[in-house]
Amino acid sequence: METMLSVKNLGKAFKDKQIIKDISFDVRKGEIMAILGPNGAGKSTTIRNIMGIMYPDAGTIDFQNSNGKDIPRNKIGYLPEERGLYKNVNVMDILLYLAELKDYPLDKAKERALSYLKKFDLEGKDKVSVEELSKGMGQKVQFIASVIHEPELLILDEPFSGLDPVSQELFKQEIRSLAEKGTAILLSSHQMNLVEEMADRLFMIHRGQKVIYGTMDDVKTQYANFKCTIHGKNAYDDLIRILGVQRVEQEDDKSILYLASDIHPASWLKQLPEQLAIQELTIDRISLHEIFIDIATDKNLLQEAGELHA
Ligand SMILES: Nc1ncnc2c1ncn2[C@@H]1O[C@H](COP(=O)(O)OP(=O)(O)OP(=O)(O)O)[C@@H](O)[C@H]1O
Repeated sequence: METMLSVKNLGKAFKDKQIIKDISFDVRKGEIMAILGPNGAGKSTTIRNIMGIMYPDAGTIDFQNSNGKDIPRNKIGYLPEERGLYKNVNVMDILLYLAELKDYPLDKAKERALSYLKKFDLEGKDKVSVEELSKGMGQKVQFIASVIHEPELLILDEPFSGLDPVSQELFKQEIRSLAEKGTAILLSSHQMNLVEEMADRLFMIHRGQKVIYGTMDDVKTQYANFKCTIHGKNAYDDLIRILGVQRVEQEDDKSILYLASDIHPASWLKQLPEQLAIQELTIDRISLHEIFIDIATDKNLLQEAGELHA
């Protein structure tokens, strides 16, 4: 797949504090690439360096497709983490103004703006002043502003924050559909369930450095070990002694057994002690949410994690 953005060995310090170090990834045509990490990990700093809002101390950023052709700046869309539009201007005027800054034809921009407002349940709001919008409505308008000019590369910093579940779903579908039409999308998010559902690849950053980089499938296969949830009254000591169990969490009569990475569920089930109390038993892979918490709390340790087949 054609590369649209290539970040190599990016480094940035504020005063003496190294904020990001040796960050490298690319974003390809038609894919959703998610950048994840705990608060303060360095996601926005990475995005701001890409957008030229601040200059990196090290590394290179290329907006170039694989044929060496530069992607013009007016073909990039950006939704910053800081929300805010000019207050005393009406919605359509601001959208057309921003489209014009990108050299996008105004008649087409107007058509797209009306169609997006309708899609986002904001029909009739084109003539309303921005200050009259609720926070979520404002965010929808800002999202429209980032895509009105049909960008080839779209960078979304926390697009879902502050949105209700219905609006999150609308954004999710729209982002997915833009990727299907060929837009290269880089997004940062804390909503692991959404990322898990929509991202093709992900880059996880912790304390300014890469901990995971790969396709969602690879990440799951490599990091999402199985867990077995048992409903029934069982003693912790009996569970932790079972072969392949790395960690046990208990709450009332429910126990979650976290299994080692080399465990094959079918053979593991066969060797369970007969005296176990089992009302219900399920086996699943741990979710991206759990992988994220493990990393953020240093429970499981992926510091040695290398690059997957990105
Ligand atoms: N202009 C600045 N001057 C000094 N330190 C900064 C500046 N901007 C960010 N930092 C620091 O850089 C680190 C990374 O911040 P950044 O905003 O990139 O994190 P983030 O991963 O986007 O976090 P969040 O999920 O909370 O938005 C933090 O420790 C932050 O305090």
